[in-house]
Amino acid sequence: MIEVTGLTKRFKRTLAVDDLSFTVSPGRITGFLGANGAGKTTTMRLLLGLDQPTAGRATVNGMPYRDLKRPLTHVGALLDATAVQGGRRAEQHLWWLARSNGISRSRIGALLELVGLAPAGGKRIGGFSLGMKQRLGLAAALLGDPEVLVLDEPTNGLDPEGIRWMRALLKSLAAEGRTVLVSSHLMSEMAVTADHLIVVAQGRLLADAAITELVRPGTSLEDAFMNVIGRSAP
Ligand SMILES: Nc1ncnc2c1ncn2[C@@H]1O[C@H](COP(=O)(O)OP(=O)(O)OP(=O)(O)O)[C@@H](O)[C@H]1O
Repeated sequence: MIEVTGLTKRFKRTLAVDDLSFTVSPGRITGFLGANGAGKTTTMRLLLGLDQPTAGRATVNGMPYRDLKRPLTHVGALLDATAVQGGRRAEQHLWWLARSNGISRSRIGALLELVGLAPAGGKRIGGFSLGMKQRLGLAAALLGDPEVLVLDEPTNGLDPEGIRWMRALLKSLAAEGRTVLVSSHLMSEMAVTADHLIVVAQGRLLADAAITELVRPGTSLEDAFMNVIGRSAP
């Protein structure tokens, strides 16, 4: 479970996250939607202890990320799949992460298999396509078999078959009872992936509802999104 309470982040003159409160429950996929600059990545970074909030708090299973012992065993994150050392081989990268969190090396082979990178495990990451880096990022997020997953645009760079694969994997992870928070710009993808949506604009919460509540029969998620955004416009 993820809990965000009164979360606020100001960067000089930009209020990136503005008194945001929501809960992300286990057992379903929660889509995190918002236009460019709405504050999605900043919220995820605050949740993962990568930035300090100006006010408010964000917790994973009741604890701030920084207080979690062996954090990868509680929460797996994929923020920027390209932020990996290109000189490392995929297996080395995963082993480096696993070792720092007391995770057995034996998981690495199975995870590379799961994300479709088994043949590339011994190759340098620098030669990977963006889609391959996303797959590696997902393997890293799953290393510690965490209850909570925080994924920022995980389908970026994936081809149509890769997008379908990612959707099926996220659904199976949620069905196992995990908490899955996933941001995306792709409305059509969110419409068939998410069970619940959190919509933000200018750092503020606009909607926190089941997808069936937001998208009425005969309308699209894109219509619903534009409606919610439109209602919030000054
Ligand atoms: N380190 C930073 N310093 C200054 N401003 C920042 C910083 N990080 C984010 N911002 C600003 O905060 C606002 C929210 O940005 P954020 O990246 O969280 O939005 P987003 O919803 O993830 O956008 P996108 O969908 O384009 O990735 C933007 O106005 C952005 O320019």
